[in-house]
Amino acid sequence: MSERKKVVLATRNKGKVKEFNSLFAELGWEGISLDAFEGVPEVVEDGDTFEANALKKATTIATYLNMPAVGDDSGLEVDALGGRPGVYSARYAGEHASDEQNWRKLLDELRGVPAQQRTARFRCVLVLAEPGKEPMVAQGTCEGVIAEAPEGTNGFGYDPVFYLPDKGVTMAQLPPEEKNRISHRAMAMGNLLAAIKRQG
Ligand SMILES: O=c1nc[nH]c2c1ncn2[C@H]1C[C@H](O)[C@@H](COP(=O)(O)OP(=O)(O)OP(=O)(O)O)O1
Ligand SMILES: [Mg+2]
Repeated sequence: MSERKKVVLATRNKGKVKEFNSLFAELGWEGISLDAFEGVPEVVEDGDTFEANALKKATTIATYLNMPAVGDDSGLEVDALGGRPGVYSARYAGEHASDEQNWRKLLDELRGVPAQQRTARFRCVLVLAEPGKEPMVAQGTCEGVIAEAPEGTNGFGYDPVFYLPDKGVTMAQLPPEEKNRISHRAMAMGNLLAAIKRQG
């Protein structure tokens, strides 16, 4: 019987952890929560890019635990806002803002902006860091439109206000397994796997 590859999920976001557990299961990886360990250092997200922050999350945890770790830095880029909130998505409405505070602020900022100008994308950068190896970086995006009002209760973050024109629903109205087929995180995971296979 082959051992499943154990990879620490270098995130404190429970929504991400759930999604990774499904995405990892498809690869035959075993995702291990940070909660399984004590004394894990806080990672200060002071990078200017998703990649810088994802690298810092993954390498800090992989080094501390001496185990493979995946870091995820992700967020929402809104075209009418010149790409904001971007890397600041989690802190958009303030340092310890809730998901709801963040998407409410977004709806406020976009009030009066017509549908054609409400285009946006989720972006996710993933880094797999393994002790003694070069970190591997992959990214994925998912295109959508910012809704006028929230719909749905699945997922996390900005999902209730992220409308998918092709599907006619918001990300928060999709069943989790469907989000996991189309999301920026799923795309990044696929790209990470492809990079790993190329490297052999
Ligand atoms: O699939 C998603 N569906 C909805 N919203 C999402 C998604 N993916 C990222 N987002 C939003 C949530 C948060 O406002 C920001 C991520 O911030 P980000 O720093 O990467 O994550 P976090 O602080 O929640 O957890 P951690 O840094 O421990 O991984 O983008
Ligand atoms: Mg964060």
